[in-house]
Amino acid sequence: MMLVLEDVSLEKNGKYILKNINAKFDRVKIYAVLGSNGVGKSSLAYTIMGLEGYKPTSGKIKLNGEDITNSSISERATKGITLLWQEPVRFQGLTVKQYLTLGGKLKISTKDLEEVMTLTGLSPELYINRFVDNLLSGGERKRVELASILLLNPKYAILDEPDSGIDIMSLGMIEKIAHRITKNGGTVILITHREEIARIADEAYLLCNGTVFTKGDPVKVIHYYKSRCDECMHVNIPSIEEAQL
Ligand SMILES: Nc1ncnc2c1ncn2[C@@H]1O[C@H](COP(=O)(O)OP(=O)(O)OP(=O)(O)O)[C@@H](O)[C@H]1O
Repeated sequence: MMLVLEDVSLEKNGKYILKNINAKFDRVKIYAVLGSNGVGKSSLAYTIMGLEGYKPTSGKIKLNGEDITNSSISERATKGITLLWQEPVRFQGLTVKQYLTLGGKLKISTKDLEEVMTLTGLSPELYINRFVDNLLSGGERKRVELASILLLNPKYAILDEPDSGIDIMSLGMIEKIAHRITKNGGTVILITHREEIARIADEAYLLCNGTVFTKGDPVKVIHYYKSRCDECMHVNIPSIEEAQL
């Protein structure tokens, strides 16, 4: 059971956003996709999820051997791929409970619902009947989105900057969320520019200028990222030999 990217490139207006990305995401593992601003992390997430405008220009995406490169977002979602957006969407007219249970369609016990809400920092008492609308802050909506992903028990959860906009989203909380997903048989892909978050992963990919610059043990990848990428700004792209860990 795995999600594989084979030589995936994405070109926009004659510029490569992603170039020859090769990656393998095994089931029940935590991965980090690390990189500075603008290296293509979110674009990679959108490409895996199949968003409009993010169909690979070349290369293939395969899920358990099946080519899903041309599958729609909903087909991918049905197969268990989910994405936590960097900027959560605004929903009107639903309470947190209605939103998280898909209007009652998702059969979950109150205990599970409350457990997941607590895990994502939403006190059930305070939030269960609140409306998911403009009165919730960006950080609160993000927590609701995270809770909704957890309740779907995804096979692949791509979490794009799970901590952005959430000041008190502690590392411990992200770790617990990731482990709950793997405990239920899912794989987590953590998109981040924070080394502390990448440290949670079993394996890390470092992106630079739209390519996988290096991958492997998070500690080694983070070391490389810390020592070089902060100052990189993609002008001074290091040579491949330097990245040999
Ligand atoms: N739809 C698009 N059309 C044109 N350029 C795009 C598009 N999407 C992304 N880009 C460009 O691709 C590059 C990578 O963007 P992306 O958002 O994937 O980076 P990122 O690593 O997620 O950055 P950050 O950490 O700042 O969120 C940027 O230069 C961005 O402007």
